[in-house]
Amino acid sequence: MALAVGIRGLTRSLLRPWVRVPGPARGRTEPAAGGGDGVRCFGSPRVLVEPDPAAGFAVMKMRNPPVNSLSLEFLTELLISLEKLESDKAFHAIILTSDCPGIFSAGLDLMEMCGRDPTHYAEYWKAVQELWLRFYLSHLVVISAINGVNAAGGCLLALSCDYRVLADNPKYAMGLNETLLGIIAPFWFKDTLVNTVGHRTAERALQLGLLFPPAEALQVGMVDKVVPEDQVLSAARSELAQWLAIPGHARQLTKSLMRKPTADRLLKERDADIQNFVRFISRDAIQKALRVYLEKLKQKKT
Ligand SMILES: CCCCCC/C=C\CC(=O)SCCNC(=O)CCNC(=O)[C@H](O)C(C)(C)COP(=O)(O)OP(=O)(O)OC[C@H]1O[C@@H](n2cnc3c(N)ncnc32)[C@H](O)[C@@H]1OP(=O)(O)O
Repeated sequence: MALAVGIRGLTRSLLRPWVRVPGPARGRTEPAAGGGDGVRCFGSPRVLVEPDPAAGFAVMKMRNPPVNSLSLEFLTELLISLEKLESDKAFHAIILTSDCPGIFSAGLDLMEMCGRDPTHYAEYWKAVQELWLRFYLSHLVVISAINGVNAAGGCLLALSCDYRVLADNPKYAMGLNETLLGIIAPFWFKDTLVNTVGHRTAERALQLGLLFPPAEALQVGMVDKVVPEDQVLSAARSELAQWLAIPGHARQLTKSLMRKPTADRLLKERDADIQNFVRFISRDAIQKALRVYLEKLKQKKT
């Protein structure tokens, strides 16, 4: 099994860096996220980046319609955008949000985990690990402006940020609901949740596959702030000011001190974790459970 698939190699083969942004943003200058003028948006087909270098941050908008499911291509594009911002000294922070109305992210792409071969599962899981590691340990301040429902892998992405603002809409529930699909959140999903909400809340939430509506998400500490829907981005921007006022090296080293032990657990067992995923997801019973779940999603429309 090819476990050595490098995300960087994958990245190069999938995309030439900074392809022009398709759709509404293509080729025109938009107001930058922080209100500055004349700064060109960049990105890739599924990730739109609105930079405000003068203010030191960029808004990263996920746009993989209909539900921002984390496909291999989308994961790769998110990683490229993060890498680009991290390597530019003008940027100290990112606000991560969604461009898909009502959806932050439906989590991992079930089509990547259904009916594929072990090599694909290994490649996909390595990309999922990479996304978590890179966001969780990023030296940038990362704030998520959660403007929609946010399940499983999407919730993990938000939990990897430094601060979470959630739009106050009862439909915008978030959580690690893996057990509802008959699958199990891996130890590093669990650790990330425990680090955010504490052991007891995480234990109950994980076993029951709970998706918390905004008031409850705030109450258990899954998010830091709940604001009216039209204020999610401005609230994230206001919060950013406090984070950016702290000397960068002190904040970064403190972040690393807090998070490295959790990340190191995965780094030490990365290949074993991939093999475990491949074995688990390849089981007939798991494949059947995922197909049934997908079918239910489709049937709810009829
Ligand atoms: C040892 C290791 C074990 C494995 C560990 C795996 C860890 C993490 C797992 C995950 O992240 S699994 C994904 C979990 N996600 C969910 O349960 C959310 C599922 N989706 C929904 O509940 C709804 O789609 C929504 C997000 C609430 C949006 O509802 P809406 O009514 O707006 O849209 P839908 O009609 O339901 O969906 C549109 C379209 O998208 C397809 N789709 C939805 N979610 C996914 C997904 N996660 N992956 C792939 N495709 C998805 C859905 O089937 C519809 O398709 P079509 O019918 O239009 O073809």
